[in-house]
Parts: sequence; structure tokens; C-alpha cells
Amino acid sequence: MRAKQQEIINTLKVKPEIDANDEIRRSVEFLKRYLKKYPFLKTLVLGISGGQDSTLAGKLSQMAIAELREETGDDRYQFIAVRLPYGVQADESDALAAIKFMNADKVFRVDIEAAVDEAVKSVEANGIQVSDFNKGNVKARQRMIAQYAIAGEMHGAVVGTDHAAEAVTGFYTKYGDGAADITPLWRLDKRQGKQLLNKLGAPKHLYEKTPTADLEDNRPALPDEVALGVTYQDIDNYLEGKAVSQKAAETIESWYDKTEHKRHTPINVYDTFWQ
Ligand SMILES: NC(=O)c1ccc[n+]([C@@H]2O[C@H](COP(=O)([O-])OP(=O)(O)OC[C@H]3O[C@@H](n4cnc5c(N)ncnc54)[C@H](O)[C@@H]3O)[C@@H](O)[C@H]2O)c1
Ligand SMILES: Nc1ncnc2c1ncn2[C@@H]1O[C@H](COP(=O)(O)O)[C@@H](O)[C@H]1O
Ligand SMILES: O=P(O)(O)OP(=O)(O)O
Ligand SMILES: [Mg+2]
Repeated sequence: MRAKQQEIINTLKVKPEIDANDEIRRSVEFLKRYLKKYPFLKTLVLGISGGQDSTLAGKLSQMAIAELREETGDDRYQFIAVRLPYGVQADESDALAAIKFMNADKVFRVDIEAAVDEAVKSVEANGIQVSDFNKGNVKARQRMIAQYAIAGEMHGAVVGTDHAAEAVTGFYTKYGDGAADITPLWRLDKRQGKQLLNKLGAPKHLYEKTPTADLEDNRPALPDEVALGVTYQDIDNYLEGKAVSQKAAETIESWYDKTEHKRHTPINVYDTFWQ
């Protein structure tokens, strides 16, 4: 194995093989333990896009909350699924199917379009153009704002969907979908997430669909794999310590190095990771 590959695997703590039942329980118990430790927290809040990761994180969150409610008799424990379309969402039916599958206690819908457009307009009033790509990151950050506003009113913690196959490439918006309070999928790669969803009986079309951030107006539903220039199959193989082509390994490592800053808190004078 490449030395860098081993270093990344150690950092992101990916196992070459998992037992899906064990990992489901591990995530659920982790969420429960955390909420019990901080009794002020009564809800988990998560944006549901209709993609694989939020379907899984939402299901695990709902399971944790339902168990806490049952064990404590405290009905304030609630899972809040948040629909966050930018105007009309083309794959809205998937978001609805995901919410049905997880049987979410509460469902909110916040249309982020007006806030995003206004934010872009206000920045552009300074004579600079906000690219469609950069506007995509504003959308991700607006989703973060909405989820934190809800969490702030509902004694909530915001759940993040970051997992190893995204963390390794830094394929998330810094302080957008990258911002969260608790990340139950961290350590799992993309195919391991599918294994958990399969075990949980999720509708297949929700975890067999093409992963997309769907952030750009001009390239709707752009597949992550096209944006990244490497497949999840290669990323997962790499993270599980398997052999991948030199080109795939170099692409993954190049994303890893470029996005190191995202896997840290803001850089201070004592940080040495970047030197
Ligand atoms: N597929 C889509 O529709 C789509 C659209 C937009 C973004 N994305 C994805 O979302 C992710 C976010 O994009 P991004 O990474 O360009 O934006 P980002 O905002 O997440 O990160 C870029 C910002 O990080 C900071 N930064 C950059 N290099 C730094 C460094 N070395 N040290 C400290 N800070 C640094 C700067 O503030 C910069 O503006 C990407 O993976 C991108 O491909 C996808
Ligand atoms: N359209 C959306 N509605 C609700 N939540 C969303 C939406 N798009 C993204 N999200 C949230 O952001 C993360 C990251 O999405 P990626 O597809 O990995 O970029 C997703 O899991 C949702 O929680
Ligand atoms: O984060 P999600 O739920 O949108 O999943 P994917 O990354 O597969 O689009
Ligand atoms: Mg998505």
C-alpha cells in the first residue's frame, strides 16, 4: 500500500470491512450517548436532500431519538427532518421517499432561494460578480443557516452527513454542509453507507442513485464523480487499503492535500499541519 494511503486511512479511521449491524448500533448508541451527556439537547436536526447520505444519517438519527424517547419517557426528544430546496427541487420525490422511510417525527420545509439570491445580490452590489460555482456554496451555507436557526429554537444539535469518502476529497462546502455538531457517518465510506442502508431496508433507488451536490444552476445534478474526476469505487477501494490505479491514487491525494484546511478549525499561530 502507498505510505500516504495508509496515513489517510489511519486519519479517517476507515475499516477494510464492516459488519453493517454493528456499525448501525455504533452510530445510534453514539448519538444517544451524546444527547444523554448534554440533557439540554432534545432534538436532532438534519437537511434531507433525497440522496444516500442524508437518508442514512436521518434514519440513524430517528432511531436514536425514538429509542431515547422510549427509554426516558421524554417526548421532547424529536428528530426534525428539514427540506431545503432552492425553489423547485427536481428530485423532490426522493426527499419525500427518504423522509417516509425514516418516519421523521417532524418535517420542516425552508425554501432557500430568496435568501441565497438576496445574499448574492448584496455582494454583487460591490461591483464583483459571484460565479455560479460560488453561488452553489452560498446555497450550502444558507442550508446551514436554516438548520442552525431551527436547532437554536428547538434545543437541537445539527447532524452532519460527512463521511470518509467525502472527507478524503474535502467534497463539501466549508462551513456549509461541512458545518455540523455531530457526524454519525464519519469513518464510513460510500459503499459501507450503502451496506447500512441495505440492512435498514431503505428503498434501493435512494442509495443506488448518482451522488450529487446539485449546487449549480448551470450544471444541475452534476455527478460528484464528474466534479471530482475520480469514482467512488476508486475512493472506497483506496480507503479500504485496496490497490487503485496510480492516476486514481494521485487524484485522491491531490484533493486530500488541497482540502487539508477544511479538516481543521481555523488556522492559528500554533498550527503546524500546513508547514
Ligand atoms: N457539484 C456541484 O454542484 C458543486 C457546486 C459547488 C461546490 N461543489 C463542491 O463543494 C465543495 C466546495 O467548493 P470549494 O472547496 O471550492 O469551496 P469552499 O468554500 O468549501 O472552500 C473554499 C474556501 O476555503 C478557503 N480556503 C481555500 N484554500 C485554503 C487554504 N489553503 N487555507 C485556508 N483556507 C482556504 C477560502 O475561503 C476559499 O474561498 C467542492 O468540493 C466543490 O466541488 C459542488
Ligand atoms: N436540497 C436539499 N435539501 C435538504 N438538504 C440538503 C439539500 N441538498 C443538500 N442538503 C444537505 O447537505 C448535505 C450534503 O449534500 P451533498 O449532496 O453531499 O453535497 C446533505 O446530506 C443534506 O444534509
Ligand atoms: O448528502 P446527500 O444525502 O445529498 O447524498 P449524496 O452525497 O449521495 O448526494
Ligand atoms: Mg446530494
